[in-house]
Amino acid sequence: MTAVIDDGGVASAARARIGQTVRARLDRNPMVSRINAPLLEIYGRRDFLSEAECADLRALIDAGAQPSTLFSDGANAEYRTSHSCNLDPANPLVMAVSDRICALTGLPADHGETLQGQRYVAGQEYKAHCDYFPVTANYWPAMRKSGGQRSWTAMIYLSAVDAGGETHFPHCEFMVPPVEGMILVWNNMNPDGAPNPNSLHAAKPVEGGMKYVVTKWFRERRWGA
Ligand SMILES: O=C(O)CCC(=O)C(=O)O
Ligand SMILES: [Fe+2]
Repeated sequence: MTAVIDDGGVASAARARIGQTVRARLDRNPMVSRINAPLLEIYGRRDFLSEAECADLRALIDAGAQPSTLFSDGANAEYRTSHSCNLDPANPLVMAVSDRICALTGLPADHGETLQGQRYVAGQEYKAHCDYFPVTANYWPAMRKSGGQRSWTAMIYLSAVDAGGETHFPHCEFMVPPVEGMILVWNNMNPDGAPNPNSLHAAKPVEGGMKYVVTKWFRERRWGA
C-alpha cells in the first residue's frame, strides 16, 4: 500500500464533485459563456456588476490598498507589483457581491476566502502563477488545515484599461482583456480533482489606464482563516 501523506496534489473524489457541481450549474445558466479552452474549465459573464457597484468597489480598494503579498517568500517586489487589500466582509456591498458569486457558482459562502481587491497602475503586473497551493510548499500544512485546496477562482474586472492588463493563460493560449463588470470563473482543478497546471495565469502589465479587480478563491472545505 502506498500511503497518501497529503491529498492536495492528487485526484480527489471530493474535489471532482465540486468541479462537477459548479460546471453543471454554470452550463445551464444562459447568461454565462464557457470559454473554449480544452485544457481548462473557464467561464465568463458580462455585466455581473453595475457601473455604480464597480465604482464603489474601486473606491474601497483605493482606500485600503497596500503593496500586494505572496504566500511564497522571496521576489515579491517583482512578481506581484500590484496593490491589494482584503475587503471588509461586513460591508454591505462586499456582502452582496460575495453572495452573488455564491449564487452564480453554487459554492458555499463559508468556503470562500475574504473578497480581495487589487489595483494595477501602468507597469504593474502579477506574473504567471497558479491559484492552487503547491503541496510541497512550507505553507501547505497550514492551508490544508484552513480549508484545503483552492478549487474555483472567481474574479471580476472593475474597470477597463487603455492598454495591456489582460489575464493571460499561457498554456491555453488565450487572454482576456479587462471589461468593466465582467466576471471570470475558472476551475483550478482537473475534472478528477487533481490540480490543473494549465490553470497557470498572469496579469499582464498594464500599459495605460488603471486596472481594478476583485478576486474570491474558494476552498474545497470550509475556510477557517
Ligand atoms: O488581475 C488579474 O488579471 C489576475 C489576478 C489573479 O491572478 C488573482 O487574483 O489570483
Ligand atoms: Fe491568480
